Amino acid sequence: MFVLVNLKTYPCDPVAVAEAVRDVNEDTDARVAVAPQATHIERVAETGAETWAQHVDPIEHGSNTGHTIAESVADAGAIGTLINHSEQRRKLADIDGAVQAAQRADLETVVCANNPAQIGAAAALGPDAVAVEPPALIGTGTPVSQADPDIVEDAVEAAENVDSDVSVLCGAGISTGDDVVAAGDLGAEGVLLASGVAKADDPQAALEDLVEPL
Ligand SMILES: O=C[C@H](O)COP(=O)(O)O
Repeated sequence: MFVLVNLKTYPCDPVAVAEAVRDVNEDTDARVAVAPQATHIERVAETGAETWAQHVDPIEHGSNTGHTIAESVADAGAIGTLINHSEQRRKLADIDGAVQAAQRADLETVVCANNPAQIGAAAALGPDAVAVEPPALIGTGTPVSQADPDIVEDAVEAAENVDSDVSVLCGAGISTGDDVVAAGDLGAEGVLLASGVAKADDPQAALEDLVEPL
């Protein structure tokens, strides 16, 4: 299972969480990675933790003030990027452009979507993975894998129908090892989570709990 921890803009110490991600990753068969804010990517990557960007824009080098270019996050040490997170939604053409920009920079891609229909559209763009996240459950602590199992199974089927090479992650409310196991039982190959680790009093303990059954 792939466990991707998005730090969003939570006021946690990104380096401390990254060190926990690195250490937990070394002791589990799961793949554990962290997506800090863009300005923290370099410091986080220097810990040795697998580091992802939270977003890249569909742009090339040039006059794009305030945008995030894929090559820069790759230069800073990211090996992958989220695209179209529920809190950073884009039009389909821009999602397509961002996937192409990321691939140009040799970044892995996870395109997020709200529901199975959008997952099918996202899978058609050729990312490495898609992540289904019902917005109403994000940040609630109510795990999608247990509260809305149908959306996960339907997302897996939607992606499979379009491109069986595209992995499916699920996210929203995931915070325990049981939630991750439930996601795997529904066909997901990974989970995308944030508050369960970023807001935990002890992020390392939270991570250890997440991967303990894997
Ligand atoms: O990127 C992570 C997702 O939006 C899930 O957030 P959450 O784990 O706080 O519900």
